[in-house]
Amino acid sequence: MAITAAIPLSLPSPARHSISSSSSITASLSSSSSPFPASCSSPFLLQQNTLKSITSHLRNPSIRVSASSMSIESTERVSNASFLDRKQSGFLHFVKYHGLGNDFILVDNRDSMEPRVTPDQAVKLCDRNFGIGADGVIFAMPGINGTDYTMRIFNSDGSEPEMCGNGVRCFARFIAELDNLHGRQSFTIHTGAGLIVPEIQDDGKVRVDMGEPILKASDVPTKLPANKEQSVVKSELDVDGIIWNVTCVGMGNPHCVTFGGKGSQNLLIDGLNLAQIGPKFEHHEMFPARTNTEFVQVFSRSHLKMRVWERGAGATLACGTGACAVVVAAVLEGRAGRSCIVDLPGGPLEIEWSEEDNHVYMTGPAEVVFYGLVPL
Ligand SMILES: N[C@@H](CCC[C@H](N)C(=O)O)C(=O)O
Repeated sequence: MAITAAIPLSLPSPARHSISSSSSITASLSSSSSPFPASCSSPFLLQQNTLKSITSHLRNPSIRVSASSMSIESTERVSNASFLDRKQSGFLHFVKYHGLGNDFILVDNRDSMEPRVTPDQAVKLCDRNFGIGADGVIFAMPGINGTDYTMRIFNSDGSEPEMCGNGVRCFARFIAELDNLHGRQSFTIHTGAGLIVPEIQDDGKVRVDMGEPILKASDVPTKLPANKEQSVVKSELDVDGIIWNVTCVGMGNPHCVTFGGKGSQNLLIDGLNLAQIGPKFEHHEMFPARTNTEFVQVFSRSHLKMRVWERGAGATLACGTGACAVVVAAVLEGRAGRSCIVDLPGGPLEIEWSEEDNHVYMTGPAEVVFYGLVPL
C-alpha cells in the first residue's frame, strides 16, 4: 500500500492558488503492510514529522530528498499538472480541508453523479487511527437544476446528511482550486438542503447564504409537540429523567438547541460530558431522523458559545449548520439579537439571521490541511 501527501507549507489563498505553482511538497511513502511509514500513524503526523526536515531545503525550488522509505520532490519536478489531475486507478486523490477543526476529505467527483467512495469506504477513510481521519467525506459533483455544482457528504459513520455548513466553506475553497472561476468568487451549489451560495471573500474567509431556517416541527423533523406556529421553542425534553428546554431548528439537517435544563439559569458547557449525553439526544425517540445537538452558553446578546454533538460524527470541533441553528434558537427564545459571534471549540463563526430575507448567513474560515493519495 502507498500513500502520498503533498504538504502546503504556506496556506494558499483560494482563487489565486494553483497547486503546481505553490511551495507545496509531495512526499511518496511505501510500506508493504501499512499506508503510512512506521513512525507515522496518519498523514497528518507525516506532515508534522517531516515538516522540520524539509523546511530547511525550501529555498531551493528543485529540491529532491531521497531515503529508503521516502522521496520528497518539489511539485515543479513532479508534474506540471494539478495533483488532482493525476488519476491512478485503485487510488483516490483527495484534499483534506478543515473549517475550524471540523475536517473533511474532499473528492473531485465532477465527472459523475455517482460518489467515488461508498459509505463503508467513507467510514474507513474517516477513521483517525486506521485511515486518513476526518469528520466526513465530501464530493464535488456536477450541478443539477441549473446550479454550478452539487455537494454530497457522508458522515464519519457512513450516513448521508442533507447539508454541512463548514463543509460548504471547504467545498468553496476546493472548487476555487479545481476550476477556473474566471475571477468569480461566488457560485451556486445544489445540496440536500436546496440551493446554497458561498462567496469567497478577499480575506480568504467564506460567507455562505445558508437559506431560510426550517421551524415547522414535522419538517425539522421532531415529534415534540409544536406550538400554535407549528414550531418547537423552549419545549421540555426528557432525556433519561433530566428535563432540558430545547428549540428545534432545521438548516436542511435537524438541530436540537438547548440553553439548559428546566429552571437552570445559564448552562456552563465546559463541564458537560458530551460523549455520555450526546448520543441520548441523537437517538431520542422525539427525533425520527436522529438529531445534531447544540449546548449553548450565553455571554451577551451578540456573543454565544456552543459545543456540539453531531449526528453521525459525535463531538466535533465545529458545526456550521449548528451555529446557524443556535442563533435562530437564541433569537426565538429572546436570548440574543440576529447578529452573533458563536464560539466553538475550534474557533469563532459570524452568524447573521437576516430580517430582510429570512436567510441565515455564516462567515468563517476554511483551510487546506494536505493533499493525499490513498488506495481504495
Ligand atoms: N459539521 C457539519 C454538519 C455535518 C452533518 C451532520 N453531522 C448531520 O448529520 O446533520 C456542519 O458544519 O454543518
